[in-house]
Amino acid sequence: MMSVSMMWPSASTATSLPVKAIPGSYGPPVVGPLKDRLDYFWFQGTETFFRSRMATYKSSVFRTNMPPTFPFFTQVDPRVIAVLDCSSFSALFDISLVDKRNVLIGDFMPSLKFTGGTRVGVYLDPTEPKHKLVKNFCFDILKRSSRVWISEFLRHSDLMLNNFEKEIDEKGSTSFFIPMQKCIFAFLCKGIAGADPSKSKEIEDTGFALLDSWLALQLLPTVKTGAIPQPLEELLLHSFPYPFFFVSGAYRKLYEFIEKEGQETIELAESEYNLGKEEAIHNILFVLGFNAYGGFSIFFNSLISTIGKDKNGLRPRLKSEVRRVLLNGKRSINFETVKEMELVRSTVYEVLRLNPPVPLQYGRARVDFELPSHDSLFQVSKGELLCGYQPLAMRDPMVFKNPEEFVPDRFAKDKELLKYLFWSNGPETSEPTTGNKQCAAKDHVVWTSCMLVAQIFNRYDSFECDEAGSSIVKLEKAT
Ligand code: HEM
Repeated sequence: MMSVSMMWPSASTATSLPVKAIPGSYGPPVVGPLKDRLDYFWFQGTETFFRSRMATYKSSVFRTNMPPTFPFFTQVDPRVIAVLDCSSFSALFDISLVDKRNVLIGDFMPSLKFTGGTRVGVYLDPTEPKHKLVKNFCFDILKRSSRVWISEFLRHSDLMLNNFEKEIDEKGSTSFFIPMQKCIFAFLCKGIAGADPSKSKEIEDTGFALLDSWLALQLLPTVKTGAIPQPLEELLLHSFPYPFFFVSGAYRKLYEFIEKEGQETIELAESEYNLGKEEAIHNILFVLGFNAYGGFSIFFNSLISTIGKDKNGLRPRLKSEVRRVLLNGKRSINFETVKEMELVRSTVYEVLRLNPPVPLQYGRARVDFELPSHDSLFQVSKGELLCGYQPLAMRDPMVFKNPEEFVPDRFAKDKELLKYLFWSNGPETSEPTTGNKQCAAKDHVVWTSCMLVAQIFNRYDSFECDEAGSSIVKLEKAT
């Protein structure tokens, strides 16, 4: 029996907490998982699903089922222990307690065909020797590409903003999601794979959409799309895994593009990290397409719309900080200059807190252990699957004051809170290593997001989104 060494409550106080049975139930076979699935996607929606059970059981730790389930996911065990406060959530970062093998999106794992038969790094546990090779390869890519990363980001975000201006001039507003995805795809191809998308007209024009379809097919059983009426979504999108076959052509095109244009990066993987050519390309594509492109697509969307919709005077404050640090255009935007922008950085952290781009994290108990929430200890047995829902853990009222409120300077005022910011699958104060599963690009994500904010306020005196947060309605050039 082991006990979690936690930051909250401290290890010494945790041992004095009462040990309780984990509340909640999985219900009868088939019916219980199906009911929970329908609640999750349809009758309640994700947030109410977790909140209502937390209220019913008066506990931030409880048992429930998670989709996908019945009828064609017979190999998937939907039973999990939900962990929804900062304390119990932290157990997911303790690799001595949880095994991260194949649990990226729960007990369900998309077919290996989506990655050419390779179990890519994100599905590997740190105890597997290959995890170390792949993660070090990723660190190396990021280190080598840091200058290109910045220049490519600035070049493509400039192009994107030019297009926004044109469209607003012509139509009065511009919906930004697709152009933003194109920008993210283009700069990541160079930044991660060293591959120039402009070398292939087809990839340049449609590469981002090829990735979208490949991502969607893997994730469909676990996410609500809202694209079709819910009864149909339950029948057609959540009842069976989609075969790779539908996107094999798209994936092949991306594979061939990386094989041809990303040769230097592939050679690095082969010579320094002992990876075979094929597994190198599948790993590069996964990091590029799933981790980086997927993560930024979600996060930049939240960032632009949150700032663009703000009604509490945030934008003028951001603008004045950006202009002050950049000495009104005499200094350029890069990782060093954005590090000096406290409010920009705190705003990025706060948007990450309220909208963690990867909302669910899983880990399978390696051993029996006692899991502490703020007020109790729970006995977890080896083999049970913990499921952390970040949006609730990041609004833990025992840690964050006014947890539901968007407070842009929250982290500038209280830097201690950074140890409870978990978007990267670890505290913001920890570093990703080969011994943990924290996002390899933790700092790159924060600095790149700060660069986006700096770009906007360096270029524009005024910037505004519509109420829905999906379109930009105002961009007035800096005078
Ligand atoms: C906004 C963008 C991003 C977000 C929100 C994000 C988030 C995450 C999260 C939550 C995990 C842990 C997944 C789990 O095991 O449960 C993760 C892992 C990982 N991320 Fe990121 N990520 C982002 C961008 C990137 C980028 C740009 C790269 C690389 C260039 C990257 C590389 C990785 C890798 C390699 C792992 C696996 C770490 C391991 O196996 O130890 N991520 N990321």
